[in-house]
Parts: sequence; structure tokens; C-alpha cells
Amino acid sequence: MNEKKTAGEKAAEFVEDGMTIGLGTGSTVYYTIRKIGERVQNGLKITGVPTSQATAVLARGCGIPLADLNDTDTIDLTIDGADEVDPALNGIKGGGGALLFEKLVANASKKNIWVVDHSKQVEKLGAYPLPVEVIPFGWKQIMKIFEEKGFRPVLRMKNGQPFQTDGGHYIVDIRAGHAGDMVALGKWLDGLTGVVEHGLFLGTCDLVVVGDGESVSMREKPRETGNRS
Ligand SMILES: O=C(CO)[C@H](O)[C@H](O)COP(=O)(O)O
Repeated sequence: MNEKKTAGEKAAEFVEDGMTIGLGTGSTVYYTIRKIGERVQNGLKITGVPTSQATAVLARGCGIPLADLNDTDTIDLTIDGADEVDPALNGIKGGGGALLFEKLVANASKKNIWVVDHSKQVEKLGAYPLPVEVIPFGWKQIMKIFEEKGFRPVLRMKNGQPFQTDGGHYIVDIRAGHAGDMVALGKWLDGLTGVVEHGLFLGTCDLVVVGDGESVSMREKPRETGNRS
């Protein structure tokens, strides 16, 4: 069973006529976008706000009308993937390198749904390398800081060159498993000069749709979960 497909397609059912929809990036939300595209061909009227160039190309190919985030007042719903999700629906994102635009779109959205296969569910965040988006100037200085903290940083590469995000930045993947307090880690990263964004999405996700074997399950954010960061 293709769990990414079942989860991705299920989430497309939450899209309603007239909505502005944030379109995430990755191989799971791919199926959501394809399904939304089918519904658009059958008369559904929505506007999509893409979180990456790759998603814009995909959505355009599916016939979904698009708008830039700057030309959008409110996003009703964003559907996106994730690399790890804990029981409180906090997560790590950015495995595909689109974390900055994904977080901007997510923060502008009334509701956020994540689509994942069952392997993405974890008790505790941090086994997955945490992507940190940094400016190219002086990136080695930031690597040094991460090394001193024991985060074992790795500059993400593509075809022998540093991977470049759609925003023109680099990504350093760090091992944050031992950090424990992810809220404190997120705040520390937010305060580091040269760091543009990080892949900790805390309090962002309202509902996760999980492909699990033959079935799909859904979990809502527990009420006590705090603010987005
Ligand atoms: O954050 C992301 C891209 O920046 C993706 O949503 C995340 O990496 C999950 O991708 P996939 O569905 O391909 O496993």
C-alpha cells in the first residue's frame, strides 16, 4: 500500500470551494496536489499558494490557479508534509529544503494539515537531522558554533555543490536529538546571526493525516499545545 498516496489524497477532501490553499512541498503532498488538480478539472474553484518552485510547477501542471503569498490576504488551509511528528503534533520539516517558504505560508494559514506515512510518527523529535537554513556568507562560522554544541552539522550538498534553497540560502543539517528541549533549541536558533530559519515547526500543525498500512488515521492537535514557532 502506498501510504503517502492514501494520506495525501485523503487530505484533499478538506479543500472546499472558494478556499485559498497553501500547497506544501514533498513526495506526500504531491498526491494531495494531484487530487486537488483533479477536483479543479471537475469545477472546484480555489487558489493555491505554493511553498516552492517545484510545487508551483506541479500545481500549474495540474491546472490549479496560483497566487503569490504577497498577493494573498488569508490562507484558509495549508496542506504539507513533515519529516517527524510527535504526539503533540510538533514536527521537523525541511527534508526537501523548502522550510522557509513552508513556515511563512503555514504561519499565514488559519489551519494546517500535515500528510505523512506512519514512519514519520515519533515519540520524541530529533532523530531526523534538523535542517537549518543559513545565509551563504560566513556559513562556516555557523558550522563551528554547531560543532561546539555537539550538533554534528553537515552542509547539504547537491551535485557536488552546496544545495541552494529557493531563497538562495544553504542548509546545514544538525543532529538535535540530544538537545531535549526543542522550544529552547528553536529560540536559540532564532537568535543566531546568519540563521534564516530552522525546521522545528512547534504548534503549527492542527491535524495530521497518517497513511498506515491499508488505512488512514487522523489526529488533532491537543488543546494545550502552545503558540506557533
Ligand atoms: O518539509 C518538507 C520539504 O521542505 C517536506 O514536507 C518533508 O520533507 C516531507 O517530505 P516527504 O513527504 O517527501 O517525505
